[in-house]
Amino acid sequence: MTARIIDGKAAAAALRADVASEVAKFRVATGRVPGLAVVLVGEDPASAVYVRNKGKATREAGMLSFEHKLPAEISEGKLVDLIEELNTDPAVDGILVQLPLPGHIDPDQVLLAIDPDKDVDGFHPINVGRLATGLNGFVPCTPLGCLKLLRAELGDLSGKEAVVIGRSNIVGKPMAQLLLGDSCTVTIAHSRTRDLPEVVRRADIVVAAVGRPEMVKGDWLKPGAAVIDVGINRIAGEGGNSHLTGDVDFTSASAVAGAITPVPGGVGPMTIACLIRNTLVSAARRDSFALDPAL
Ligand SMILES: Nc1nc(=O)c2c([nH]1)NC[C@@H]1CN(c3ccc(C(=O)N[C@@H](CCC(=O)O)C(=O)O)cc3)C=[N+]21
Repeated sequence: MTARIIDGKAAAAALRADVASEVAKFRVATGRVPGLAVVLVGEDPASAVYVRNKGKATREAGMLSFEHKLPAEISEGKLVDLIEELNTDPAVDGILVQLPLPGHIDPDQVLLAIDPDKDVDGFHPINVGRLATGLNGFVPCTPLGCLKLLRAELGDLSGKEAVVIGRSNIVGKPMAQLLLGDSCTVTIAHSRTRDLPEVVRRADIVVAAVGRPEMVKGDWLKPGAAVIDVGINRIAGEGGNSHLTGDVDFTSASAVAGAITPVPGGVGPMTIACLIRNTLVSAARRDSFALDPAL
């Protein structure tokens, strides 16, 4: 058996095109353009690349991108002051503070400062609570992208056995909530889970978000399972080269799975597409503009 490759790049391009066409309608109806503010603290080169890609996607969708680059030494208080300015700025519909932050800044205090109704990352505890209780809020972009890929691949998810490997606040926990919302039977596995291969073997849907390169092997999978690989691990090679690999051993897994996301070109591009989608959703809510519910 050879798995179908889930083309996250193509799905992301399609979602971005749908967002762009809704942005054009929003603009005609309201006379304004949605805006996303991205805050980057410090000089981490990987973070700088992500922030650049987010800005590019935002502009390509016809929205405004406001980039705030702050020195690594900035105090927590000054960062919170900037967030409070963005909270009251009418041109800003979405605020994203790129993580991780430097060690002297408490990320929880920073996330709490963001207006929950501009929190397009969905990391504020209010939005975590909204997701858990089924209220309308913002859903974190990576798990939302995974859900969209799974629905496109499998259709109705109801009754499926889903195993999420990883319990982070930004991927594992919200992913489990979303799958539960689609009526899956959900297991969250983690570093203390006993006999992980046996747990994974019962899954129709596997979402790997642990940050361990190629940990999930083909012989852990139920034949035909849908495998979503959230891992982005940069592996150093010879001569200063490096390559990206996921949390799933793609070679062995693609021989057993029914469908699988590659790395790169799987979940990563969907994360950015969902970020601009959430920004448009925020703008639409703020201006009572009716969006295409399929978005
Ligand atoms: N507040 C906050 N929100 C985030 O959403 C957030 C963050 N902080 N910090 C960092 C992580 C990482 N992240 C990625 C987005 C796109 C790709 C992506 O497009 N990846 C490409 C490959 C990119 C490459 O070649 O390095 C792919 O998988 O095909 C990856 C990773 C968002 N993050």
